[in-house]
Amino acid sequence: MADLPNKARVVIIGGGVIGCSVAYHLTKQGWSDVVLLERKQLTSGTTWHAAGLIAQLRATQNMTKLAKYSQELYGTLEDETGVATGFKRCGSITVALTEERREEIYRQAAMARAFGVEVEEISPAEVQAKYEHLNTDCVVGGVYLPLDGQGDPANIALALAKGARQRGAVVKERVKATGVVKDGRRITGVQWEDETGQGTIACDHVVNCAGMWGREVGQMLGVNVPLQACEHFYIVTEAIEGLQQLPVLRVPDECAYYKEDAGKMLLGAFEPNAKPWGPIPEDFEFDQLPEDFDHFEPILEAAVERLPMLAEAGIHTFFNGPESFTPDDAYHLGLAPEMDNVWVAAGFNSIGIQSAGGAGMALAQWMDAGEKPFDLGDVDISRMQPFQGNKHFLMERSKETLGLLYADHFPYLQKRTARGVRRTPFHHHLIQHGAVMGELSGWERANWFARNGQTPEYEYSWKRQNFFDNVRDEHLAVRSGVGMYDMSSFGKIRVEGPDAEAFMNYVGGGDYSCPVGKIVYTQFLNNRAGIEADVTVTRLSEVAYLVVTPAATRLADQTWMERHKGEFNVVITDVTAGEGVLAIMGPKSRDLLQAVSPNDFTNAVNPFGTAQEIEIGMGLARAHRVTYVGELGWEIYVSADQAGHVFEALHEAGQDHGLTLCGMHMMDTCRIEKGFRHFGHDITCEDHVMEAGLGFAVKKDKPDFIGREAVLDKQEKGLETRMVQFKLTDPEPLLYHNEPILRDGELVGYLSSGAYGHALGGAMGLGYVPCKGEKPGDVLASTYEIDVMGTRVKAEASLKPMYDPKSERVKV
Ligand SMILES: NCCCC(=O)O
Repeated sequence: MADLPNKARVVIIGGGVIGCSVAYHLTKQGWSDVVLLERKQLTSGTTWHAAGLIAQLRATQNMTKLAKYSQELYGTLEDETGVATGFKRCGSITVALTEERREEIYRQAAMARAFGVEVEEISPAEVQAKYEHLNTDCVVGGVYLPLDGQGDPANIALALAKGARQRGAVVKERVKATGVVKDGRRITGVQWEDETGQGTIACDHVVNCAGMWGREVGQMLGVNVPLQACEHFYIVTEAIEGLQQLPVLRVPDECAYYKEDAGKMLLGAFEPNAKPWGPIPEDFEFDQLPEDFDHFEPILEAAVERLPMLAEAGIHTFFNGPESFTPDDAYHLGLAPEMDNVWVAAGFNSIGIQSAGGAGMALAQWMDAGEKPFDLGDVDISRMQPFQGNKHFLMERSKETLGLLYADHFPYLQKRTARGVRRTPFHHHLIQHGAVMGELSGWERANWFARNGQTPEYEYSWKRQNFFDNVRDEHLAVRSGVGMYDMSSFGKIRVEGPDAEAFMNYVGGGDYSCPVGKIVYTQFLNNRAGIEADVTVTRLSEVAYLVVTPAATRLADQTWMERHKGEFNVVITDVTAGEGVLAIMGPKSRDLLQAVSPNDFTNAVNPFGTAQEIEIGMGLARAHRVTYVGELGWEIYVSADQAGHVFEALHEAGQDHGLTLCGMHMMDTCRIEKGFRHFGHDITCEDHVMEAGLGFAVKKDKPDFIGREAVLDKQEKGLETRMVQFKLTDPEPLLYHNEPILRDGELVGYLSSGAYGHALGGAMGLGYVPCKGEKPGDVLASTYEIDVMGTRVKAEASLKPMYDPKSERVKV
């Protein structure tokens, strides 16, 4: 019988680099009774054939922090464990072959500096000097990261496993997890079998690190882990003299990366049309997939031009191995929403080695403390929607996600595959009027409207895109007339029961002991008063509330409430699809509503922050007087069956009121002028609600709510950082987010969001500025610049919204 304990604090399923890293880091947290089960041999799924590139720069600050951590850990792992990891800091170069790509990588370089990553923008000549074998035809620029590196993937995993064993973990090969014992939302035991027998390990936690088996292991554990294996191709040449000192090279415009590999050259591809693969055979172990030369040939042809030495060096290995890809190209980490003790670290989209160290560290800290150590929203498994586990969806989407790694990452880039799964009740009406759709969490959303004769499609660029003027017109229509846009994708969660009021007062920072019909803008806080959710809560009755959340966080927010329900007698239900929502916004919105409804929309009956049941057209709806664009306006909630009719009634009446159909991009440009925060960018679980400038939404004298102590503490001790709104003084440059903020010439932070303020006439952003020990006004006594692609652009700064600072327009 396998030598396994009957009980462990945690059972980790999967012995690739991720499982080994989780075991390593849990033991570092002092967890000794850690068991890792690997069905075959450690690393035998994907890890063994990974390329082992170790980059530090990722798309957000925290993802960069994790990648940097991996790089630093791998630099010390050999000394700690005695296992040679092959890690070397050889640096990396990414080259641009187009002006668009140059803008992308130079913007990334500016961002890297804000995130503390050493980086140099280099000219084609400097690229050539650092990589003499490269044919620099068409190269228009490059970036060099001297501390990037590479390592031996299998040995990094084995070193992590050894480190875990040295601190008491049991790491067992050839033992398969076959089932679980469940008690409600918890798993109490993992069943296993090996060639000698079977058994059960009682446990407090389970971690799914099963890599490309993650979805199926997730099903066994009762959790949704959307990922799909795809074929990843590379070749390795015969040995070539003098490669040892070369940096890693990425030529994303040719879908290619190059690295020295034991004296040979490895060329790998991220092609735009990938090949999903499966089902995975039961006996898969250190296996590879059949060659597909036709598929790889275009990459190879370009590569031979780019690196002529490849033509001389014969190909030693043509490799095709499976790697797992997720629907949004970000990996899955964290506590699965469906269960209270099932954790996930899987779906690493071909960046498993560079991510493993940081992901293992973050997950171990999260498991140990019971709360996220910092914002992990980019990868938190709770961002996934239930439908995204659908196999057909995953097969379709993964054809695209592999190639997205090296695609141009233009602002507002939309996925082209697996679209149309979630449509609002207004979908066909919007398309009929020229809507150009984007996708979020599966929802098709009108992002902007094409004009008559204009092709309703994105033309991507880092400069003004083809919709810039469309969005400007939509924006100005909302500022001066009336606009209508579809908000149906926003999550709607009904909280009801005898304890609904008490529960809401505990889980949220606002005051929910309010009259029926009142709307409360509020946050759910964690114990550090960081913001877990940014929601609008409407009291529907004495015992029922409607919580409206961003589309992407409905599941996370509902899960947060479920997990804090305790003994409160409430039922929490997702009712998102039951109602369509049309936002009618702008100074003429009242006139338009009055034209289609007999109800009274004046301040006397329906003041700002209240909802009323209304008749509209020939139907019924609920009018919520709130705004995310900073104007007089209403959100009209209408049951799905009557939604089409209400759209038609409003649209027809709107012709006499200059109604403009608008999209989500307009919502973003308007909200940034008004300084409204965007969850996930401006406000996250690591941003204190007071520092985010949202202290006004917290009822501090409530006796008991999550985060209360941390709110009172901050009130007493003062802010260390505060949210500032910026507007570039030059109307030309554009801001997207992550651009560095310079205060009196010093780098102090970066923009958490950015968009164009069409009414104020310039690009605008929000960002945190350190202010410890300063008076509020001191922050504004400085001069500010924003680094846009290496150029410092002067910016005005404000603590109050630059647009309508006293909110007079919303309350008229
Ligand atoms: N597994 C290949 C990683 C590709 C990259 O880091 O660019």
